[in-house]
Amino acid sequence: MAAQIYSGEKYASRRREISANLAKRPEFHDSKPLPFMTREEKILESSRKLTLISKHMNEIIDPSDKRELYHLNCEVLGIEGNPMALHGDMFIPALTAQASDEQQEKWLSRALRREIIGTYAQTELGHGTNLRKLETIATYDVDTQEFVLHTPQITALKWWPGNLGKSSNYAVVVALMIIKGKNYGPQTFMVPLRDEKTHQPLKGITIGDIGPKLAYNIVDNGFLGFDHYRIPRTNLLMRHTRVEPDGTFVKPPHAKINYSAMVHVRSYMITGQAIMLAYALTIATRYSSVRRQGQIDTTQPEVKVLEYQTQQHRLFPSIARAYAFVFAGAETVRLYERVLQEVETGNVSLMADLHALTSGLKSVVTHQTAQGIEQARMACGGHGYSQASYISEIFGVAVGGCTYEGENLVMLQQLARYLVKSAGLVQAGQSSKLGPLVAYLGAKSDSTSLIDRTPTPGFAEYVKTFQHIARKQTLKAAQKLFGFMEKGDTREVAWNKSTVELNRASRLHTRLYIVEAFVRRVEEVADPRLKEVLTDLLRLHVNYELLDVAAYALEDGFLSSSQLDYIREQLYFYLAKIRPNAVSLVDSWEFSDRELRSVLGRRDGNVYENLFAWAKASPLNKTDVLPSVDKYLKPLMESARASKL
Ligand SMILES: CCCCCCCCCC/C=C\CCC/C=C/C(=O)SCCNC(=O)CCNC(=O)[C@H](O)C(C)(C)COP(=O)(O)OP(=O)(O)OC[C@H]1O[C@@H](n2cnc3c(N)ncnc32)[C@H](O)[C@@H]1OP(=O)(O)O
Ligand SMILES: Cc1cc2nc3c(=O)[nH]c(=O)nc-3n(C[C@H](O)[C@H](O)[C@H](O)COP(=O)(O)OP(=O)(O)OC[C@H]3O[C@@H](n4cnc5c(N)ncnc54)[C@H](O)[C@@H]3O)c2cc1C
Repeated sequence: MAAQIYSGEKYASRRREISANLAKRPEFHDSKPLPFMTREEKILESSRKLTLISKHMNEIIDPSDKRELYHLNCEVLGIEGNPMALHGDMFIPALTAQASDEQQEKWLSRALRREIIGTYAQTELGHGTNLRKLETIATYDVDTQEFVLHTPQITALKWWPGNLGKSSNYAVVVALMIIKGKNYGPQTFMVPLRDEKTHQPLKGITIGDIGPKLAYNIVDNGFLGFDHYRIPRTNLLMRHTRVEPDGTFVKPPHAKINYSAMVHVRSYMITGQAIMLAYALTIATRYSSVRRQGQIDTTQPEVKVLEYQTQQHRLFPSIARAYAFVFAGAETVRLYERVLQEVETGNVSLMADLHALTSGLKSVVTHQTAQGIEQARMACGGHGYSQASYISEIFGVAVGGCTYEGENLVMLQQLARYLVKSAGLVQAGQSSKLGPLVAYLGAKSDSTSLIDRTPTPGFAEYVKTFQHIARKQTLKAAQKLFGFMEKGDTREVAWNKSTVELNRASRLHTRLYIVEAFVRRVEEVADPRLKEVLTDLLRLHVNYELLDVAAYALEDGFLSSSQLDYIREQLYFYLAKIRPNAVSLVDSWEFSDRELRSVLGRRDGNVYENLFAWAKASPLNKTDVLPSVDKYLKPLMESARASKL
């Protein structure tokens, strides 16, 4: 099953080898539990381990393999980030996609050797979503052939970029490019921030950390201001865009080609989110198979809480989602790598499809992942609330994904633009022009679903039902938009009046895509035993997801209430059928205890002993009487007693 999750036996077994290798190297392990460390201690500890990784990487992984590097990072550094997180996640991808060959020779090679540390500085105090209104400006000075970077007011300060505050000495900075008074929109520049020897900020640079956050606190998200800071013309990233010495602007083959580092993260983060969801579910499912509380049959002993239908309903649909997300994530990574290659040859035709797909997936997956992790925390009762479970940290890191790389409700609108265009083609009788991701919009719907009406062993009837719902909502929302415009609203005003409905269409389209990705993968499985278990999980998934959106199919009679009853019964049937495999389904992700960092979710299942040892190790328990008690509480009690006398 691990080979299914990790897209092949080769990587699944490499993960095992890497974990086994690390198990023998205590210097790579956390020196104490992360929740017992201050932020400063965590950053120091993470930097120590990062240095070890850099030194010994070649002995443990193939450094050219992104997945092996990711696994090494998960095991050693963990999810709370590290001082070079953005270096790998965005700085290198930005240089790879946007720097010319000559620039790559100069900077990418140094970045890959870790001679320099970089980040991606785009968001500002005043603007993150609306990139066209960024306020940092890069004005071209023809005489010196330099760009002058400047922060004209406080809202123009770069704010949020990861590892900007303290760790990075370079950044790919996004600024509005002004040449001879003309605004050429957001462009990307390679900018030195700190002296390479002393690490002191360079003259003209104001820089620092933005302070503690909900989670992800090993990362020094930072602020950055420029005071008429000059960089050479050749620091504009020039793979696709160019500015000649005389200030002539050479347009890229696609207007949004500079957004590639964001698309990179959106494509990869689907897998990252699936893994974090699977972390929380591994912890909660293992714990639920140890925790005994209450009885189902009063003549029998107390049961494991995993026997309760409510507990199964709380956890198993999310287990199915984690599998669905990892399968969909593998597809987005393949598409991203393909688009990257095609763009190299000048073919930008798939950029819009990739952007639409990843915008929708990013939004739905992060939202459902956060929901699933929070349910996993609650499934652990009181112990879920303790940082010993580590679920609160996993939640904090994962939920950041709802915001970064484009706020979810904004990114759903990006997909909606694509859907509305497609609906326009359908309306104009040009369905043959629809791309493969939206071809279903042009198909004719049956009048009713055949779920429970016809014996179909596969998933075709479910897929058709999801397609019907997504099609109906897309066409309806587009119609609403067109209707407002026909009545005289500008497109922008009409758009704003339709966005709740448009975003619903985007979610339904994305949920359909996730179901289809799951079906595609299960159909490929050759081993009959694995196929059976995955088919059960997929059955659970389609029934759960369909119930969640059933209102759309009930309102036009596509599904009847008796069909809904059937879907419910199927859901309950598959909850019970999956129960014996539940622990194996989470164990199949093969997370080591080091990687999970959860006292509650350890493989040995010795929950109570482990919790007690953890509590005893708490720094508060080093002494029996705390200084705060000596200083305040004792005098308080003493004076209360004295006043009573
Ligand atoms: C190896 C195994 C697993 C690995 C797992 C790894 C996990 C990694 C996890 C990393 C974890 C933590 C890192 C966190 C780092 C966070 C970083 C950041 O947050 S960086 C900042 C991100 N900021 C944003 O995302 C801003 C969001 N805003 C935008 O993207 C834009 O402003 C947008 C798209 C909302 C609007 O842009 P704009 O105003 O320029 O465009 P329009 O709306 O007018 O659209 C015009 C037209 O262009 C199309 N378009 C837009 N973007 C793109 C694109 N990227 N590609 C292609 N086309 C694009 C848009 O759809 C319109 O098309 P049209 O045909 O006209 O409809
Ligand atoms: C953990 C984390 C890491 C980050 N790392 C980086 C980084 O490395 N580099 C970097 O540059 N940035 C980074 N960011 C910033 C991040 O990309 C932005 O915060 C994000 O894109 C959202 O933008 P915003 O903050 O401007 O939100 P806003 O746009 O201000 O959102 C506020 C509200 O307004 C709504 N809204 C905004 N515009 C519209 C619209 N057009 N239509 C409808 N509703 C709208 C949103 O839906 C939301 O509800 C990070 C953020 C976080 C949380």
